[in-house]
Amino acid sequence: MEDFTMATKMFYDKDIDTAPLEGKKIAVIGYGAQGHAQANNLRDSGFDVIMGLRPGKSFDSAKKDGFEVYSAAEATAQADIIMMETPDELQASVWEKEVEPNIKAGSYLGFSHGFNIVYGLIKPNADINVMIIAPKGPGNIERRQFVEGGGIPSLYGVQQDPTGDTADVAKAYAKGIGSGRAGILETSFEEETTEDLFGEQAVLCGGLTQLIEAGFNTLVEAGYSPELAYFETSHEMKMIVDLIFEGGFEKMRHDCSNTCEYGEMLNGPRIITEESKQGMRDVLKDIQDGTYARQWLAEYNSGLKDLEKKRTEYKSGLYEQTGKKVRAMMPWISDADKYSTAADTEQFSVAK
Ligand SMILES: NC(=O)C1=CN([C@@H]2O[C@H](COP(=O)(O)OP(=O)(O)OC[C@H]3O[C@@H](n4cnc5c(N)ncnc54)[C@H](OP(=O)(O)O)[C@@H]3O)[C@@H](O)[C@H]2O)C=CC1
Ligand SMILES: CC[C@](O)(C(C)=O)C(=O)O
Repeated sequence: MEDFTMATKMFYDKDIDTAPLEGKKIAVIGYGAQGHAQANNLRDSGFDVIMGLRPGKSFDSAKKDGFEVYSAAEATAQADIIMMETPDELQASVWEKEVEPNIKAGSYLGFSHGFNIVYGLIKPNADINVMIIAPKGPGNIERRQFVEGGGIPSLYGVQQDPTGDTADVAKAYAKGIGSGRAGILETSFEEETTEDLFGEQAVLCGGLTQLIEAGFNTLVEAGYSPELAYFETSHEMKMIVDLIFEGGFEKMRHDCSNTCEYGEMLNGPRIITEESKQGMRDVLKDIQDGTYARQWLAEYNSGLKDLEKKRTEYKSGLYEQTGKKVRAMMPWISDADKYSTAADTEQFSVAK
């Protein structure tokens, strides 16, 4: 076999000492997708975790899960490591009002995405260590895989290092959330922010949903039933992606028919054309030069009207409605996984 050496050094559990986290109190600010997964994984790994939350749903749920819960200000004042797990668009205000006035010199301020540092919305004092630990996957899967004995990869990086040991703390934290079981690699805030925004917009979420919906609509507009179109373009997508996840394109191609393999190689490039690739390059440029960050902050500051309109349009569209109907008939997917709101559970659940 050809000698293949990875360009980037990967760290695994065996390479990382968790001593830099021992004796330190970790305040996780936010108990949503990432805060919930990270706080629970760290606690199960034996670390001292407290929560910083505002009164409401997350506050109640963290209390129910047995955490000591404080306001973000109180948690910051007690902690050595403060992990910012509120939504990106709220972090600057939480920082300004609660974290910055209470953070001690020499503390470690952590992020799971570099948006606020890279675009200059949060500017910590030079006496604060600033690090990123960016899990490469959704929080609920991060927690699920950890409980099952697995883990999802993480990137780590350092922006400010007045105490000289921030990289060791960041790697130990990444191990604590389970990423040493899958791979931990070094990055910078700038690199993480760019590749993460690009991945979610061009490929993982933006590219994928457009691909699925365009395929669904093509079949429906040609007279095929929405249920058939949903199974073909969406339900089966998970199985194909699972094969790629486990064994690459090679396994997917091995497990699919030769008829499929010839057709996908012949006709796939008719779908992702030079024009689509130019679209990807344009998206990347908008992220790199700050255009997307300005668009997102303007949208947030004007009350999220455009986002809410798009959410409503997608939710009421034929694709989503068809998916909800057919998934309702699959009792082996739990209601908690199938429905994101109580209203949907009421409307679609057949298990009531
Ligand atoms: N979603 C994911 O899996 C991934 C996210 N990231 C990054 O992780 C970070 C967190 O995102 P995500 O987990 O999606 O966020 P969520 O929207 O899922 O959760 C946000 C949490 O912050 C809490 N919160 C909001 N405002 C405050 C406040 N003023 N004080 C205290 N807590 C507050 C919310 O509580 P409440 O119930 O009160 O609203 C909620 O618990 C972001 O930087 C994101 O880019 C990185 C990788 C993957
Ligand atoms: C793919 C979306 C993501 O980047 C993620 C789950 O990793 C996010 O920001 O939510």
